[in-house]
Amino acid sequence: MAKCLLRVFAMGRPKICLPINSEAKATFCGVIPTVTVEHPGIVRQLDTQQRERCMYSHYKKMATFAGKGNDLIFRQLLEYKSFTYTYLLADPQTKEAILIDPVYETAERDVKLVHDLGLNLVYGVNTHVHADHITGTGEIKKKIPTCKSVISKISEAQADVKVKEGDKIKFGKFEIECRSTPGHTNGCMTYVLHNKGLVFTGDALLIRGCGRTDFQQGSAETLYKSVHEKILSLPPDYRLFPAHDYTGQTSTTVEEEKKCNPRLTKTLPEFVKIMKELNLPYPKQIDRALPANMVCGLQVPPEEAKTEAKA
Ligand SMILES: N[C@@H](CCC(=O)N[C@@H](CSS)C(=O)NCC(=O)O)C(=O)O
Repeated sequence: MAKCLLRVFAMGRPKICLPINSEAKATFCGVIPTVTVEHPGIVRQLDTQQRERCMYSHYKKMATFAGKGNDLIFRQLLEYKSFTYTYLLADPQTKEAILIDPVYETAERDVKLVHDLGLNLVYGVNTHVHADHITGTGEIKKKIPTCKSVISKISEAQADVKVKEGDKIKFGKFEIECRSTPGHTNGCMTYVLHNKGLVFTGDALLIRGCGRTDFQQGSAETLYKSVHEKILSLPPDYRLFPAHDYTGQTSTTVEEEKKCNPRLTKTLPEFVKIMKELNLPYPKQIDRALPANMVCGLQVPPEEAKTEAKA
């Protein structure tokens, strides 16, 4: 049995508050880890009922993130070679889960997390054809064959599900809305979980920045329009999660970016000039990433995929 040290202090006394329910038990596959309450001068083993109460409290904290209600499992995961963020979202009741922007190198880690939490991964969702790393959706599908890969139709990449503007991707009681946000690439999608106010922007909007526009049909004018019309028009408290951050930050909000984004607070001509003058080196992995990502989730050349689809 797993041993979980729970340090709970309230007014200098260990605090146990909520009763466990069947959902929480199911999340831990019916196994309630051993819980010890540590307190200065007090370390004691809890009885079963106390342990159950503690675990529910722990579970509620784990499952809660940036939104109303305690009913969304949410994890932000980092792949630190390309500084890519992968997001795990799940409905703890039905166990249905999705991964947004998994990475090839960390696919095994993500699959293990899905299994550890007893989740049923239904979709591996790509925000776009990445140029700096290989998507993890192909590897994940090998390990979880029922998981479907997703990408925008406009990207022209091969995938199990090709989404367009306004489509909804459902997992359990949740759904994310697909918003087409071209400019970094023509096929970029931003995914919005409205009832939690969470937005997954891919490379369209980065924290205090935005995706480069110098390859893959990039266009500064198009990106400016996309970000203003589809992302910064959302309610100010919506929390934005990018596909990358190179400065160690994890999230931002619509309000923050409207005030502080050094590129997107400028006029369109100023923005276009900034983007022209970025002069970033090409991503190191671009030559292997682009062809692999054009078959995201299938990992077979497009011609073979077509033959399989016909058969
Ligand atoms: N050095 C990295 C690539 C860094 C980079 O170009 N990032 C892209 C997103 S991935 S294509 C970008 O849009 N950056 C915008 C910016 O302002 O940094 C590598 O070699 O992989």
